Amino acid sequence: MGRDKYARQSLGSLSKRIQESRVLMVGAGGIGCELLKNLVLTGFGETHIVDLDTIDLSNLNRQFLFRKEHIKKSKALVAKESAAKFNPNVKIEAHHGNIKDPNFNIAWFKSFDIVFNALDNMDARRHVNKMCLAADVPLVDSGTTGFQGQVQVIRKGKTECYDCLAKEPPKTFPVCTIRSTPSQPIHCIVWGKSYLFAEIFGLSEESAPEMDAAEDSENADEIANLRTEAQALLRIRESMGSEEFPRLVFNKVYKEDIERLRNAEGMWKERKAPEPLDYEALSQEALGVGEEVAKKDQVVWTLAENFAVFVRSLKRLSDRMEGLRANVDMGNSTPILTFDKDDEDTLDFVAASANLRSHIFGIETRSKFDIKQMAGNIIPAIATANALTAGLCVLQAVKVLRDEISKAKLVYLNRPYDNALSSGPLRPPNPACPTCSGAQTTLIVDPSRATLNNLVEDVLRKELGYGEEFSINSEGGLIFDPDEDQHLEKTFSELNLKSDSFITVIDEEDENTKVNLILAVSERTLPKDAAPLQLVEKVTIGTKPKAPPAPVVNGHSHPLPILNGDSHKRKRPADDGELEAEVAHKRGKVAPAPQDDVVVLDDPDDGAIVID
Ligand SMILES: Nc1ncnc2c1ncn2[C@@H]1O[C@H](COP(=O)(O)OP(=O)(O)OP(=O)(O)O)[C@@H](O)[C@H]1O
Ligand SMILES: [Zn+2]
Repeated sequence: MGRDKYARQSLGSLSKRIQESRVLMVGAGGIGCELLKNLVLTGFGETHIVDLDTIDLSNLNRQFLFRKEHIKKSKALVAKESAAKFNPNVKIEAHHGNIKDPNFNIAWFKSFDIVFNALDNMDARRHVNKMCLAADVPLVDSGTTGFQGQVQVIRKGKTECYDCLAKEPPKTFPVCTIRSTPSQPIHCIVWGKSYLFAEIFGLSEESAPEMDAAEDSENADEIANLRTEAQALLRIRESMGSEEFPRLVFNKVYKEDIERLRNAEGMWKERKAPEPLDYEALSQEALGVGEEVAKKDQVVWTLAENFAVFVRSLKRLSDRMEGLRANVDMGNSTPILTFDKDDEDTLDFVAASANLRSHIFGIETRSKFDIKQMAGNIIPAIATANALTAGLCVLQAVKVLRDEISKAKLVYLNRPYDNALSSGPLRPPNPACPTCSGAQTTLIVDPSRATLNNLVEDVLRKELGYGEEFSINSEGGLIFDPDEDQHLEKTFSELNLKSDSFITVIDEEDENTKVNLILAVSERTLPKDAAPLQLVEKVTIGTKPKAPPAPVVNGHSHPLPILNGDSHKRKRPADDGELEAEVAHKRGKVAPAPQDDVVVLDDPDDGAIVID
């Protein structure tokens, strides 16, 4: 009896189609491991895996293709090795790399029958969505958050794409809550992590452009205050390494700033005024607090214990900074440290500084363990939710391969109260979607000859009938509009518009406004006497509907629009030597500015701190 007898029985005539299909799975983490096992056991003929990461100890509880001996090895390669043993009749190819790498181009995407997203961040998902639309390949996107899961089939022109629905905005806190009127532990944790830690060890807000231009807002005073306080901290930062450094920082943020706040008129009528702390008194109280207190992460520390942990972690981090300054050849840049929940020194500092602030404002203090969860935005990953979601991906893929896209569903996995599974129909593309509503085609470009002006005049105005008012955006941002014409004479190579990059043309005429036009660049050397820019095909560009339907945000039929959204995780690059890089990072070598950190926005109406 062949090992695939039962698969053949249940799949019927589709079994052959599955054996002959070539699929791509992006991400070999929680969902990916389960999905790969399903694909291999269902008999998908050829599966390609792309993952940029290496295996971590923390993956092993649920990413069952990985074992202890695989730690620090490539996820894609180990997943291939482990899953290959389940079925010798299928082929698996592993690619250790970022799906955004240029070798994974549109032509390569076109070579697959189906693409599966098993990713954990919006950026990569959006990229795959775009590539699948450009290559006209069906995409099965999936994600989980804790006990919840979601699977969505995306088919060009037939269903919503990943960008058709605006995603729920990240949670925000007004600047004034964080700076002046905290009322919950999270407000103090955000302050410790994104203000105090960043001001002392990271990039100062002075250099964060997000802080500018909010002068006309209600928060303008608050932001101006913040800037003054940040400047004062910056001066204190210069004394880092000296004996008095911890006292200077402490007195600044827990005494002087608090006294100033306390004296602010009318602020404390409705709420309890904050109480400044006294460095000398706490130093005496903390004399008997031993080093081991920082290890007690499940108990709530006393005020004196928080003080001791604050001073010690501040000292250890300052020593690291000094070490970096002395040892690292930085050129002109200043060394910085970034918060990492797994870096004990940074976590101790944020936990203690948040608790000291909570104490001042009469807010409940928390254990280091709790603060780690909150500061790291940790939502536990649940193995069964991943397994169920991966199973649903294959069921949907079967419908795609049967050419029964109308029967494919948007499926949700909920916490098992009543119905663990629910589903709804796939909806048609949103006519206002910035990604899939427009016209799309390929632009053949002779990169050394073709200029932006050729695109504007020859292709867009003469050939496609654009008027005066339109803008052109590359993935890096705006490259042309009527007021932004300084790049016109630049060639495509000077503008770094390479093969497989996308250009979006947005019509800004008031009447008969054309839908967005997305051009995928394809570089080619064209004969000298030929035009340096050519469209591969004749493209029809429709007009935008008058009042486009507003995209649904988190509506009933879409209860979970951001699953596995941009996560808290710091991704490692695909190159080797990860162990060294990891250790270096943990020791606080210069780290890149955190991409997943709390961001201070310059919202013109309401300055806000955003938690990603
Ligand atoms: N741009 C990308 N290119 C390729 N793979 C990616 C990209 N972005 C994310 N991934 C991979 O997608 C996978 C998502 O898996 P998962 O959500 O289980 O995260 P994880 O990093 O394995 O787990 P943890 O929750 O412990 O951080 C990861 O293995 C990650 O490396
Ligand atoms: Zn769309």
